[in-house]
Amino acid sequence: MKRAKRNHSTLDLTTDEIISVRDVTVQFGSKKVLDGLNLDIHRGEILGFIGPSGAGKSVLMRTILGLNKKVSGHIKILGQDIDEISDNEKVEIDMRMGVLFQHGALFSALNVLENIQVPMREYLDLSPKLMDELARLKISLVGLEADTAEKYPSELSGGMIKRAALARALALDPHIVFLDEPTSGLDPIGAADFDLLIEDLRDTMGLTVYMVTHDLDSLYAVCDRIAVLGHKKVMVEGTIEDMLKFDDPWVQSYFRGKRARQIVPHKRHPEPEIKETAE
Ligand SMILES: Nc1ncnc2c1ncn2[C@@H]1O[C@H](COP(=O)(O)OP(=O)(O)OP(=O)(O)O)[C@@H](O)[C@H]1O
Repeated sequence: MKRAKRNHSTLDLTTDEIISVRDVTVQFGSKKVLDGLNLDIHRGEILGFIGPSGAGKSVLMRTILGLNKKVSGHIKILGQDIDEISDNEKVEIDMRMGVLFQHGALFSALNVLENIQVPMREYLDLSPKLMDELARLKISLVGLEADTAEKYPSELSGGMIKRAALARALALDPHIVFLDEPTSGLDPIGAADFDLLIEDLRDTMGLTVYMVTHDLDSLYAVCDRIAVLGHKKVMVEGTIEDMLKFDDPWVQSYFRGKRARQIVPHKRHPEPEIKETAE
């Protein structure tokens, strides 16, 4: 079991800058995926992270989580440079970050209750009764019926799997959650409900949310800020209005393309349409 000695913490739990990525380069063999990338994630925001397929969105997320090595640059989480922290601080940082991987990634041999308890068993020393109570609280927090606790992943719908995986990501009451395409595979109503759940959790728990997404509806519905990955860097960040003004073929195609026109309110498109470009 990994346990942090919380009384020696040097993390800045009140900082506004939850994550700061500076000049980060990531390379696999001779292939550079990220090159001098900068990004800040602020407390309490829902950041939508977008970019063309294969641009490196998951690589950046995995690098922040410490699952990929970077060639150079610095990443600070809660004020601490992740290359300069002790093992104890590393455990503490891991506990502050919840992750929802793209396909839910629940353990198929464990029921929902047991899945949610995996991080609790790994990081906390709690009685089985308390773990059961906490896991059931998380199940209710993400809007699942109480009897979902005893169900196995194969018995759940896609939307329920996402919610159960979110409950597991929230098991340790993290400061930030990373969501990798949370609405992919959900029908439009399920996706909209999931967006609302994320917003609700941010408002009630003060969560910071880093959401990798392709879903324009999510960007409009819940994201406070958008960052676009392109040319191995964050090429633009800001509001939807900032995106609409940004002169890049992919960004323009994404925000003003056919799909965008179906969901974007007319008043958000004061300028004339521009010709679409291939993604
Ligand atoms: N462990 C790895 N080893 C080698 N190459 C990798 C590794 N992980 C990612 N890549 C490469 O890095 C590039 C970026 O991949 P990544 O999965 O981050 O893209 P993405 O922007 O998340 O794409 P998508 O939107 O399709 O999920 C791809 O070319 C991928 O093949």
